[in-house]
Amino acid sequence: MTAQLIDGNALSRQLRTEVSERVSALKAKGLTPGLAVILVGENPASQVYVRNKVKACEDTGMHSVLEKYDASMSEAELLARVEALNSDPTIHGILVQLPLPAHMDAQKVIEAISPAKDVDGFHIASAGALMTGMAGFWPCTPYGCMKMLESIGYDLKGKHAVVIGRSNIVGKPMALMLLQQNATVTICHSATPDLKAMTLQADVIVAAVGKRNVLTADMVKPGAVVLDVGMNRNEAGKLCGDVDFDGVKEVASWITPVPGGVGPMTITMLMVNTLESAERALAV
Ligand SMILES: Nc1nc2c(c(=O)[nH]1)N[C@@H](CN(C=O)c1ccc(C(=O)N[C@@H](CCC(=O)O)C(=O)O)cc1)CN2
Repeated sequence: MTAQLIDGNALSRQLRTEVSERVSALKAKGLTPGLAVILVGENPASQVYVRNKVKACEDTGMHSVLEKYDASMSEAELLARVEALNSDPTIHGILVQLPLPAHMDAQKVIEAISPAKDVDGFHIASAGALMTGMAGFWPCTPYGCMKMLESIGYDLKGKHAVVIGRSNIVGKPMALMLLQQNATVTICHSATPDLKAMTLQADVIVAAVGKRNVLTADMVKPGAVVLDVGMNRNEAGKLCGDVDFDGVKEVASWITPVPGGVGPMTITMLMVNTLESAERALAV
């Protein structure tokens, strides 16, 4: 069996067209959704990601502000910028690009963002809303994974999903989203004694570790769906995920590529969250 690709670029194009239409409808009512993106420091990957976020705003008709600061910026200065954006009525979403320089406490900065504008879904209030099934913003990467499963008509009810990785921004929220759709969920991590024994039981595997070849063909049950959240470089400097794509695609039924899989969906779901924040602002 050769797996079918879940194409994150194609799905993103489709979803961004829908976002553009809803943005036009909001503009007709006098409201332009606005996103503020804050980048501190010179991390080359982060520079690409923030540029792509601003471009996605342009493409969907949203207003965006990109604030770039030197890595020497103090945490207090950053908190002051977040506070100013919290009370800016033209801004409906605020995101602080991660990672932040080591002298800053990233969670403290995230907690300074108003939950109503937390379009990254990283605030503790957003995490609580996800856990309890209340309205809030879902973190964009796992939200994108859920949209990818939806796009192939995959019914999670009664399925076993294995999430490899337990980060606050991907692994844990991913597990909660899968659980909300009635999957049986196992979270695996660096202290899991026998990862292969777990993944071989899985109908759906989400690899979100940040390490190449964490998942190889011998670890996958035939027909499983494999979502690769990893973003790594191989010895040749080529972008690759956490999954041994060439091997696993011969066993899985569906698989996401890297690049062109979950990555673009992260930015698409940011657009969706920003739009929804603006729609909520109009509703109150
Ligand atoms: N504030 C945030 N910081 C970070 C997040 C986040 O969601 N919010 N996630 C990651 C980085 N990230 C978004 O910011 C991100 C990573 C990768 C991609 C992407 O489109 N990747 C492409 C390849 C891009 C390339 O060529 O380098 C792909 O997979 O096709 C988008 C967003 C950490 N920080």
